[in-house]
Amino acid sequence: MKKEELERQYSPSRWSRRMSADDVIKAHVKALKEGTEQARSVAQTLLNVPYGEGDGEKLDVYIPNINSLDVHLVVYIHGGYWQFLSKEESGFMAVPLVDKGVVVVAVGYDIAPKGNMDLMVSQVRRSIVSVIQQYSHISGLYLCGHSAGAHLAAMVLSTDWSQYSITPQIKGAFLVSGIYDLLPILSTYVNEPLKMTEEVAVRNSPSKLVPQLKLSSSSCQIVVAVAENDSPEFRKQSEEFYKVSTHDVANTDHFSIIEKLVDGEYHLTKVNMQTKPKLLKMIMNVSAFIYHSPCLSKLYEINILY
Ligand SMILES: N[C@@H](CC(=O)c1ccccc1NC=O)C(=O)O
Repeated sequence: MKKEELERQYSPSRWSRRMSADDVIKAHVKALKEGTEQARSVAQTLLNVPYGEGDGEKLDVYIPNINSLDVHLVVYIHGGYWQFLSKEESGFMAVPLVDKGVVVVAVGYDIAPKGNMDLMVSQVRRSIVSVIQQYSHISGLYLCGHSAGAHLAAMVLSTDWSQYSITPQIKGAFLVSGIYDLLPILSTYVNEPLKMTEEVAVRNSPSKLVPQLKLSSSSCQIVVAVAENDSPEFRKQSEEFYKVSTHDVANTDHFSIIEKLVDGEYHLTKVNMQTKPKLLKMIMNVSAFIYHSPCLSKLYEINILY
């Protein structure tokens, strides 16, 4: 593929059918900011909790007002091509979740040019270890990532934990519009601030780490979702990562796919919170929602235990 076409394929904003490229990014950032403000007003928060020594190694915790013995926790890893966005606008997911008694953690990491790919992957891995150490009483840990955040979440699932102090048990992961093979972006504008070499791209590509993923995350339920109006390259990234495809619904793009997922009115009201494990149910309900919804398009669902 020519460089120009490859760059178009890896420009999600140019594939939205709702608005122009510039407008869809502006609207996306606005939706994330407003959602995060709302989350901070409805939940108790612990902001800027360190999970490491570095300045950027901090996370925000959104805590439900209701007390429960059976607490589930979702870690959200934001997207933005490893060079945009931050945890400051990544608490939006907490709006419907804290309402159901679920703790939400928005992880910060050092985006490029400050951070590089190896550092970002190491940071999100360490953030998970830290969350488990601080919240040892939780009954289930779940991961959700969008875009570059889905890549980072997939790297967490593919970790050889023998080099860490603990082995996290992640019950479920929801990977939305992710990139799982970094090689195609090496020659594009996306790599300008990242400055990845081929070697760096290979060792940080979940598509090259599937054996480790199977070893480390055999009991994790993984749901991979991609927007109908993601580019063919983005859709291929999801398809090839799991080689399992289901069917098409309609009407999302790279940005609305995650914006709509946090709308509690849509799916989380249907959650039967009496059933355990709560969040696994919830993630399954979200996937059921995607499956039937006119909003989301294509869902790939696998359980790597199979
Ligand atoms: N150049 C990219 C920019 C992009 O993807 C993006 C920009 C700002 C905030 C988030 C983004 N992407 C995913 O979360 C695009 O064309 O969409």
